[in-house]
Amino acid sequence: MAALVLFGGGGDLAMRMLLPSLYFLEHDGLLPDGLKIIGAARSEESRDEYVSKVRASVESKAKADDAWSPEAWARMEQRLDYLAVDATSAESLKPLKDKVGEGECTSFLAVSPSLYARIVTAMRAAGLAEPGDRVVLEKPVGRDLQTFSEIDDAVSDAFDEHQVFRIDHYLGKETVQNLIALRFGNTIFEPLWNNLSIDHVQITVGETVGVGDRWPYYDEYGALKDMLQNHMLQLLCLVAMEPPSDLDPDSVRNEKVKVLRSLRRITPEEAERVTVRGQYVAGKSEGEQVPGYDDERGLDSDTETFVAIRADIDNWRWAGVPFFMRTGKRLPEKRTEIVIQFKELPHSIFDNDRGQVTANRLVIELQPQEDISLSVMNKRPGLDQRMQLQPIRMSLSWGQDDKDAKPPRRRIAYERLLLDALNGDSTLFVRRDEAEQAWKWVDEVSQAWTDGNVKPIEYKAGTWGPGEADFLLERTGRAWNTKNG
Ligand SMILES: NC(=O)C1=CN([C@@H]2O[C@H](COP(=O)(O)OP(=O)(O)OC[C@H]3O[C@@H](n4cnc5c(N)ncnc54)[C@H](OP(=O)(O)O)[C@@H]3O)[C@@H](O)[C@H]2O)C=CC1
Ligand SMILES: O=C1O[C@H](COP(=O)(O)O)[C@@H](O)[C@H](O)[C@H]1O
Repeated sequence: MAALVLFGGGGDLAMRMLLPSLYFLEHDGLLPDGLKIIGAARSEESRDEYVSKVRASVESKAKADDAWSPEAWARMEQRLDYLAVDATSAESLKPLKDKVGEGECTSFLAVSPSLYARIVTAMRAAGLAEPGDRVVLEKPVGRDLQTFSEIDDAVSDAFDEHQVFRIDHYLGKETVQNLIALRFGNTIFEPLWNNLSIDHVQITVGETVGVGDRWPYYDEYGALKDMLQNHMLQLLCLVAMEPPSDLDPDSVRNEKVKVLRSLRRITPEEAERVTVRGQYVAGKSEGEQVPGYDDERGLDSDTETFVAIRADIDNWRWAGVPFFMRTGKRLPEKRTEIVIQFKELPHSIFDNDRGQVTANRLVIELQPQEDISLSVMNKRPGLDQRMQLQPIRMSLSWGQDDKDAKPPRRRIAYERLLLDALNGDSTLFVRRDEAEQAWKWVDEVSQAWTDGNVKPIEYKAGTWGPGEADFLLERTGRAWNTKNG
């Protein structure tokens, strides 16, 4: 019988994301038969206590999504177990190995990354890193290439690469996978997907939340390492990669690594021109007055809560096509999108008084809505003597045929990822060399900031970051996409 061990099974990630995801999979009949789910953390508590904590968390989430089923919960409850362990000690893990038994074991490390190296070493000694076993690692693995490598060396002493599943939860988002379908399941986009037709690409991950009491973690990372090193570079890779020969995990990941290797280095001389660091100060967010980052932190800090970067990919397909990325806390909207901006018409046959002709734009929206839309120019209906033009937005989203149908439940990204990890499919997980390349590029940016003494520029909470982020595009004759295109 197979087992899924959740180290840190009582923590925030497990209770808010992992266990509800497992419930939803159970609800939909997707969990493998006989799979045991074992929470493992140091707190001394009984199985019953653990199960009732899990139920409280799962039930409220499932009810909010109209997916609570006592039968599904009864099946999930049967699978659940708990054991108090110190996961860094092989001795302490032996009873866990007995509970797991001889079946395949997938261990999810939902604990502080500072424990990863010690935990995998203890797992190996306790027999929890056998050839059929797997380990799932949450981000952030390390703070830079060196610390990443130190942790990952310990991981690779215990597990072969095909047994290691490094999570980037953005890869579990439905629209991110849909991007793969859009690019490689259609013939019409690929001939245009290059520097002949595309002017530039924008990737925005805007959040309205502040850092709040997460600052002890955040202050060590900042927006560059918390968001850009992983989620945003993964999105960039999926937009920019060459078509893989198949959907085999290594075929996809080989292509992503090639993109990361082609990213132009950002030197200290370039840093001020192609990057913007920002930090929010007090302002209004979603109608409420909110404190600045330094006020939350209680001390002055040089950590950026906003970053905007122009990245260039030095290969044949993308030569001359800048990729602009921006992310930040306390921005005006929770909005995650990828914008593919096509080039202007080479020559317009329409005078300006017929309506402004705007270049085509493909917007892949991940949050708050999931949607893919293409803006195209269209004739305004009517009998005007002089034909008038207008841009229209064509939605390419799934499930839109029947407008009255209830949209499918929006899945938690971890549902897809947990299922794939249990099935041993690592396509949507990050391979070691991908993470290394991403760290290498980001480390250089970070070093360039240090060498060039580039400090965060203040921006008011509730705004789109420092004005310099707008200037990053404006000086190239471009502008960030706004909500309504
Ligand atoms: N929370 C979130 O939304 C997200 C979290 N993450 C990552 O997930 C990981 C966990 O985060 P989060 O859930 O927030 O953290 P928490 O602090 O809420 O939970 C950590 C868990 O680890 C357990 N733990 C600590 N030491 C040990 C040990 N030696 N042996 C066994 N269990 C131990 C703790 O329980 P006890 O004290 O009982 O041992 C607790 O259950 C981190 O890597 C974080 O960066 C990533 C993305 C989002
Ligand atoms: O990994 C992280 O992601 C969240 C944003 O995730 P999303 O799915 O809500 O877009 C971010 O808030 C957090 O700082 C970061 O660690």
